[in-house]
Amino acid sequence: MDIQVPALDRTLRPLPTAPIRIVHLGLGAFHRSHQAWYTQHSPDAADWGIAAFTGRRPDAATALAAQDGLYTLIERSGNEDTFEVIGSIVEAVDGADVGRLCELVSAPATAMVTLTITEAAYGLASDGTFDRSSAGMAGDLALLAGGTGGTGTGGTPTTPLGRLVLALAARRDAGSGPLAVVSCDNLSGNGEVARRAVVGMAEAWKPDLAAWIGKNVSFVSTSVDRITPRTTEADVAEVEDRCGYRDSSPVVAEPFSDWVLSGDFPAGRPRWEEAGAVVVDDIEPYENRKLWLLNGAHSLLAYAGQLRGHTTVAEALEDPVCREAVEAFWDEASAHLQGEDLHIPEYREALRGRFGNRRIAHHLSQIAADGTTKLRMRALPVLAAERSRGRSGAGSALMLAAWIDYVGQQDSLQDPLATAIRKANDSAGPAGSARVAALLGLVSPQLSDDPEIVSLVAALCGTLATETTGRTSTPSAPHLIPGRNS
Ligand SMILES: NC(=O)c1ccc[n+]([C@@H]2O[C@H](COP(=O)([O-])OP(=O)(O)OC[C@H]3O[C@@H](n4cnc5c(N)ncnc54)[C@H](O)[C@@H]3O)[C@@H](O)[C@H]2O)c1
Ligand SMILES: O=P(O)(O)OC[C@@H](O)[C@@H](O)[C@H](O)[C@H](O)CO
Repeated sequence: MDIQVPALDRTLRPLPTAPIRIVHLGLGAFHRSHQAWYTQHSPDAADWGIAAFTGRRPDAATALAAQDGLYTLIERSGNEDTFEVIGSIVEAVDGADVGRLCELVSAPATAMVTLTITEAAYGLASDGTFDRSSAGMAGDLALLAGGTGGTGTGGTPTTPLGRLVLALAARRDAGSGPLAVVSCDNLSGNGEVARRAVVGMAEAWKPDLAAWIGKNVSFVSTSVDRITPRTTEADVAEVEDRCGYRDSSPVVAEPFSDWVLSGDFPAGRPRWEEAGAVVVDDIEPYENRKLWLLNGAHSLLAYAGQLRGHTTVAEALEDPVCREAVEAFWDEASAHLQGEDLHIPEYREALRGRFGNRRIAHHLSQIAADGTTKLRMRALPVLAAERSRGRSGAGSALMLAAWIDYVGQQDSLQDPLATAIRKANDSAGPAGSARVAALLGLVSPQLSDDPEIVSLVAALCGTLATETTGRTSTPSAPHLIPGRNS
């Protein structure tokens, strides 16, 4: 006989419903394991409710709204799971409801807008500037120019940036004063990137709005860290079994968590530092450590690992070829991470343990998405730094070579430049350096304009491939990492 378990909501778990003071764009897994967790664990949590908007689809908002915003955080270590109900999201909204977004952003009580909208959503050109002519941005600018504002009828923008700019216009019109925009995406200088994107959109639409944003909106930079894979059906079943209630939307994360912030909050913020966040003046060293060592290694494993037949980060790390490639990349990156309080050897050791957690099924295919944007921040800075010291940068170049081999094998790709990748793949033949140069140019002209880099990457292409028998080949170490720190 089936035993009916109750559904999770605020009747079953009467957590306080805090007043909305934070608006979030990008209601995905990571926001729920990270910023919502820090907010719940702040001593003033009762004053800080979050209204979170989805990006592309309403599904996550519909599911969460049915649970009054509550969900279970499954903290998954190497040997056990623990469970906590998070209640800081008090309203979950379909991102297409731009009218509600404008209403909330223009409310005087709202102190900040936080973002986890993915790297690709910031409209970055290959030189790191904001590209207002990219498809999404140009479309939204046309909608803003001809639109009807936040009424929900035709003309409302479809990208998170376009929606945010419209909502900021509503805040200005309401006279509700300054607020902070806090990017929590894995981008270097994410505050500055967000500023360029928001001001760039506003300038192209209404220059006076851009001027208002310049005076009233603070763009906070953050370095965010907590490995958060996609939730599976097995996770949903586990919560029902272990917690005795039904939760359609649990989220899984590792026990480790880190949040470094730098910038002003003119309308206030929760006391996140009392929940473990760190506020600094100079975020760059922390950001580089995280983006290069963690995310760089993730991207390397994503491409190298899949080429070698692996599915998850932990599986790939057990392959000596992948492991050695990661260590070689880390050696290169570490040479450019200075500062005693960065504790690089300890950080690397901790990463080996975090990546090796086999109970976290972090899929390489998820990490592999949007490669052109991510490699620009994960491979390029280390490669450039190595070459400026007269070394080859082969450890970072291997990440680019693995990406090139990977995109050559894929029928469909998630990348803002997917069409251009397909063209570069098709037009220039599979193995030649012309194809390598064309693909590198999509990551950055800085790479394709340097013939030495093109030949280095071309020479590394193919070195990680798996034999067609399904068994992995084991290239020798010198073959894998020519010129390592030489
Ligand atoms: N998952 C992690 O471990 C992790 C850790 C640190 C930082 N992050 C950052 O958070 C971001 C989101 O990660 P997640 O795990 O929550 O992903 P997710 O897929 O669970 O959620 C992403 C959210 O953003 C929306 N979105 C995605 N692309 C968009 C686009 N181009 N335009 C508009 N909306 C878009 C989605 O609809 C969804 O609401 C990452 O891209 C990364 O920058 C993630
Ligand atoms: O989330 P993305 O797509 O930026 O990158 C994939 C992973 O590298 C990333 O999610 C890490 O797991 C995360 O940054 C750990 O804090």
